Amino acid sequence: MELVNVFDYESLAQTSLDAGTWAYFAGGADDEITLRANRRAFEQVQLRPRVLVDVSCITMNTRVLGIPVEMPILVAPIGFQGLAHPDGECATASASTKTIMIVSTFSSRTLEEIAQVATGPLWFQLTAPNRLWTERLVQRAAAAGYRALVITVDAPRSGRKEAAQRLDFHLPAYKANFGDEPMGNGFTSLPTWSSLAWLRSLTSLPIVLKGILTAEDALLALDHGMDGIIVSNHGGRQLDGVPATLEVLPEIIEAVNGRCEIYMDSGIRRGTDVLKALALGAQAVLVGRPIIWGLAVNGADGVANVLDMVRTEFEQAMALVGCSTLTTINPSFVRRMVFNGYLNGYHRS
Ligand SMILES: Cc1cc2nc3c(=O)[nH]c(=O)nc-3n(C[C@H](O)[C@H](O)[C@H](O)COP(=O)(O)O)c2cc1C
Ligand SMILES: CCCCCCC(=O)C(=O)O
Repeated sequence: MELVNVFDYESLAQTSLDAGTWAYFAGGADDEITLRANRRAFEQVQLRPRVLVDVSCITMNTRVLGIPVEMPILVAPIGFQGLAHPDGECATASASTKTIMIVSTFSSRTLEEIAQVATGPLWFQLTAPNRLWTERLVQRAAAAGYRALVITVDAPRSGRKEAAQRLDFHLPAYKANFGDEPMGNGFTSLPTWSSLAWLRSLTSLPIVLKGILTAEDALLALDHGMDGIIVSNHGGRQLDGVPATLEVLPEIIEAVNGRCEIYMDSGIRRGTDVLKALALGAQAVLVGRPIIWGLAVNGADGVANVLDMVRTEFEQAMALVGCSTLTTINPSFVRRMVFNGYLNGYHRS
């Protein structure tokens, strides 16, 4: 069967992984309300195409924190990729040529091994058990050439994935980046607003907060000198019942008002999803689970193909909506669907 979109990869990935591993990758927290809301939000935003625009030459090259990328579609940090394919994050890094890959602290390969085979720029998603490990990992990431740090702020503890729990799935204890050192009592100093200044003092790398869902926290991120924000609900895997990211993106864009870069993830599956997120103000999006689907089905080639599918679909969406460059994408290209006669539009004509 020819694989024509990322959902085809999803179906095939499910058949190639054991049930517990699949449940871990696919699952959301609790009742999976937020997991479903992420997709529904994209379905409920419609496009407003403009016609007779010259779209013979489409370009989607851009810069993310000053780093040139060939598309505004980044690779989200996903831990334990070795569960999907023996090459794990090394395969993903070798396939992420046109864009930035964010490497999770919980990678199955060390951050150095991944950097050695990467074909594109890397950021490091940092979760450390204490200040000593924070310092070590920050130094190692900088030394290995990582270009930014991503601090995940929506996971002071892990969300409950009931499907995986029912199948008695347990994550591997061994975490490559921590070597053989015992983890002691686990995570004793998780980040708080007050520890960000200390983190900032450790490094000159840009710092991005991942998991912001409110204007209030976006403003706090600015107050704390953060360089970027990822509007994310962790793909519906942390607090169930929070809104879809597409729903909250406009309030965050409005509050931040251009003072730092804003990206979003959770539920991006189609090129039209990328277009909708950018129209509502995101500078770039991150793709999560589809990367795992590509990896599970066909290693590095699968990841490359998944990224290419989303990029090609986005290019098509730009052409059909009448945008030849990213800078021409704006809120006038989207509207919300009408419910019960009530139109809550983004576009005000
Ligand atoms: C299996 C899995 C593992 C993940 N591991 C991490 C992680 O280590 N660090 C992190 O910040 N986010 C992690 N995430 C969240 C992703 O970075 C991202 O926010 C989410 O997958 C985006 O939603 P999507 O899967 O619907 O695209 C993980 C997500 C999945 C599905
Ligand atoms: C101590 C284990 C943390 C797992 C982190 C992976 C993750 O974020 C996920 O959503 O799964």
